[in-house]
Amino acid sequence: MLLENTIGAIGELFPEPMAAAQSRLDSLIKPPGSLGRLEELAVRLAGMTGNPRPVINDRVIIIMAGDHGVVAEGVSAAPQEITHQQIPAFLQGVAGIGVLGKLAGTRLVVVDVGVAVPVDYPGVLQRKVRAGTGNIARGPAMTREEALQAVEVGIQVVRGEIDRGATLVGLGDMGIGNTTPSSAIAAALGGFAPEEVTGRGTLVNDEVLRRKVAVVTRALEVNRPDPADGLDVLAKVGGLEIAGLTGVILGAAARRVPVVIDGFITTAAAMVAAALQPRSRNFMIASHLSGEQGHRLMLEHLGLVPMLHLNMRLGEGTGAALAMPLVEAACRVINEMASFSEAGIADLETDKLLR
Ligand SMILES: O=C(O)c1ccc[n+]([C@@H]2O[C@H](COP(=O)([O-])O)[C@@H](O)[C@H]2O)c1
Ligand SMILES: Cc1cc2nc[nH]c2cc1C
Repeated sequence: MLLENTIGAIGELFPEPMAAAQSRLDSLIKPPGSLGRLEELAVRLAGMTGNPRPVINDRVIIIMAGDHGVVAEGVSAAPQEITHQQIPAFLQGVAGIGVLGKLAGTRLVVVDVGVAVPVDYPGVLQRKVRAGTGNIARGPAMTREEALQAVEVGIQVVRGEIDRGATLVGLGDMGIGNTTPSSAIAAALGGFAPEEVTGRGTLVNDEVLRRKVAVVTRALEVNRPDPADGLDVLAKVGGLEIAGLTGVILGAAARRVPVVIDGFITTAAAMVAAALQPRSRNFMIASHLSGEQGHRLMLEHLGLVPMLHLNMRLGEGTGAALAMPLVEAACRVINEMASFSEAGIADLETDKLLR
């Protein structure tokens, strides 16, 4: 029921606060639209939150961690232990997200939803649904019930964070091997050919890349995921952390809290969320274009335009962290800039404006 109720609670953007935000932006001391996509973002934030002057203060990045049976096919350059070994580094602030998250002024929440070994490091939220997925090249990643449970973990975690005051939620992932299921999800839900959406992940060589494409192709043949059923795709060719992230998106959208998508893996979760509830896209903000092959196609499929082009492909929520100050910037502009009349500055000549 939690998933069903959450999906049912996700609404459209509110048009009135969007119109009010647009007219406020047009009244500010600048040529119309001169703050470009920051202005578009401010208008969308008004539609999401219902506040014509949206405010972002407390922010959180939720990192979901899980392991993948498909690593047995030799699809990653990294050993599986790195999934759990990175977790203390996240919490000590010395991993990529530790450093960039601090810069962005965000809290980090690290959730074990499916790591292969016990993770008893202090500070980790223990929500393991199972210890790693099955090998998608040979069978389903998990049962439908397990996929549902992992999605509901995400919904519950994000609800807790919103209750604690979060006004902006970012997504992060950790899971050696997880670019392979993400490619399978992208192919299944986006109708893309496996080679269009399969890339080098942790930087695998040409031979491994060819094997990854073959593994993604085989995962789709063996499991036959139903593209009309997001939960079926998630259970058959997805991952536990991807399922948890799907829940975070849906849970945030249901509470009208904007969600900052990170890279390739979190965008696969976003595709599942959009398959389950297309209106969830209203609440998604694309932080960056990952260096991973196929990410552009996935974002286009979702109708999202990334803010940053830094050729990053680390995951962990690092792109989401970098974009958070830009989301705050959009709010600051609409709240703190003066209008022509407030500043006593001569207004523009409307008959000469290109409208
Ligand atoms: O976020 C991205 O765009 C991204 C692209 C490639 C790799 N990653 C990270 O690298 C790991 C997966 O890579 P791989 O090669 O093991 O599938 C996983 O922990 C991800 O967080 C992340
Ligand atoms: C070291 C390392 C850190 C990561 N963070 C996210 N994915 C990762 C993969 C590796 C290999």
